Formats: sequence, structure tokens, C-alpha cells
Amino acid sequence: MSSQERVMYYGKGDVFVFRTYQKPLEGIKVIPESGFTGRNNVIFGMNAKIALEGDFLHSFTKADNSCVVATDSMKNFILRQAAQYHGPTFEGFLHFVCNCFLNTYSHITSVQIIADEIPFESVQVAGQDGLETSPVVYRHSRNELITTTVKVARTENGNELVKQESGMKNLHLIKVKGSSFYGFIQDEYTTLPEAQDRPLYIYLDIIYRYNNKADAVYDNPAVYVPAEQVRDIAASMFHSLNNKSIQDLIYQIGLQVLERFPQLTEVQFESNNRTWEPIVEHIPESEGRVFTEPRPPYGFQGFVVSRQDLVNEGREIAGESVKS
Ligand SMILES: O=c1[nH]c(=O)c2[nH]c(=O)[nH]c2[nH]1
Repeated sequence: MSSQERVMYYGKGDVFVFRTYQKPLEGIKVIPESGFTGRNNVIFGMNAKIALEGDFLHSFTKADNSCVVATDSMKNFILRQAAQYHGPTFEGFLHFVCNCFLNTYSHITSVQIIADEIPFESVQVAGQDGLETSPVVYRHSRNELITTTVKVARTENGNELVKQESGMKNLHLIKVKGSSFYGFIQDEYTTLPEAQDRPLYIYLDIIYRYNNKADAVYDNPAVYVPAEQVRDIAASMFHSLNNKSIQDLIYQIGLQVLERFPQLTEVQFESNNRTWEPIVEHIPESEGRVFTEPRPPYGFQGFVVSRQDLVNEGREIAGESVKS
């Protein structure tokens, strides 16, 4: 087996990067499902994981460290580059760092970085004329976060962007009524009652890919897809669709995301069913009920929606989107 085929990489995880006053993200297309118009990027925070591939076989087989960039140095490299990147996106930053790595160390053949946003929200504070948004105080958000993957490889034609994904992780949404789940197989293993109307609580990870990977990383707001807008489409679809299952829901979200953003090629979902367990079904003179957290185990779904699905649904003519 040649060293090219062998699984061989090393890197650094939990590289925490907090850059203040990064260039704001502005000029993005506004969509009907979302109030999101940009990121001020006063705090550009992420937890990054970097992995290198390259010519360092002897570090494993001969205890020869002469080709080893210490993972501690990788952490320093990423942090120092955060002062050199002047664009507004995680995708652009990761692409920049990957290229800097390849340009610095000639024996490295590819660099992959996955970064999860560390999100901060603005806070309202007392001002001269009532409440105002503080430009300096932010609240660490424990909610959903942006996730981004970029991999750049050295090729005969120079550095090539070989993998790029963007998305939103840990989106937790509850719809208190307007979801059903019935018609599933009834056999000797079935104990779950059919539900015409259930409260549906889902965890969602949504990953999307571009037709042209470069659209994600070149900081062009005209084609950049903000994960916040994808998140808001998911909430909008959950609101408007009388869904028949999580499978049905994520398919419809995927179609809507692809219709809104012709520059995307596919949307991938990993969903969890975290529906609350009912405790009190009827409260007199109220439509309220009482629930508690569900007991394990939990159900999950994985699904990729592609442009071909939009074509199959009659919502797009084959090949139309790519021209945009
Ligand atoms: O939306 C759902 N899909 C399923 O496949 C499933 N299975 C289950 O027990 N509950 C649910 N809900």
C-alpha cells in the first residue's frame, strides 16, 4: 500500500478563535422567510478542528519528527491568521487558513478545517430614549450554531477546494399542534398510538452544498447563503406545513431551501424526534396539556434533498438553477 492510499492524518481540535470587529456581513439577498439581513461580526467566534494530510509517514513508522508541524503550532497558526483574514464569513476564513497552510508547508497535501460557531447574541440595555442594543455587551447563546467545513488539497493545478459544506447544527424546534403521525405499520411490535395531532419537538442539523464550491468561500454576498436564512426557512416550513411525519417535514424544508437558493445543489438533514411525553391530556376549559421530557431511546432520520427532487416535484425545470 502506498502512503497515498493509507489513512493518515493528524491535527488539532478545540481550537477556540475569538476575533473581534471582523468585517460585517452585508449585502446579502433578503428572503421572505427570514428577518436576517447580515452579521455585525463584532465577535467572530468559533471552535475549529484542523486535520492535515501529507508526507509524514516516517513520523508514524520511524519516530522521525523532522516533518511534523506540532499540533500546538497548528493552533497558533490558525489564531495568527485570524488577524490576517479581512472577510466576513467562516467559509472565507477557513479557506484562507487552508491555503496559508499549504503555501507554508510544502510536504502537506491537504488541509481540512471544520469550525462550529460560538454564537453570541446582542442584548438590550437602558439607553437615553428607552431600550437600545448594546454595541459592546453580548450574551453567549446556547442555541443553534453555524457549522462550516472546508478542505483544500494541493494538486498539479495549484490549491483546489475539494470539500465545502455549510450548515446549522442543534436547531431545536417545537410545534405545539399541527403535526400528525399515522398510517405506519401495525403489527405485533406496535405500541405507539396513531396521532392526528401531536406536539412535535425536533432537533435538526442542516448541511447544504453549493453547485459551485467557490460561491461559498469568496465572500460574494450576492451568492453567499447565510445559515441563519436556512434556519429561518426551516422554522417557516414547520409553521406552515401540516406535517405528516418528520420525514415529510425535512423533505419539504429541503425543497424550499433549494427553491430559494438556486446556487445550492443539495441539502442534507439529520433529525431527531424529541417529542415530549404527555402526562395530563385534558385540562378543563383549556386546550393546554402537561408534558415531560421523553424517555430514551430517540428516533432519527437522515436525508439528502437534491435539485432533482425539485425537478421531480415540478418546481424547477432540469438544469435551470445552474445558469443563475
Ligand atoms: O415523524 C416520525 N417519524 C417516524 O418514523 C416515527 N417513528 C416513531 O415512533 N415516531 C415517529 N415520528
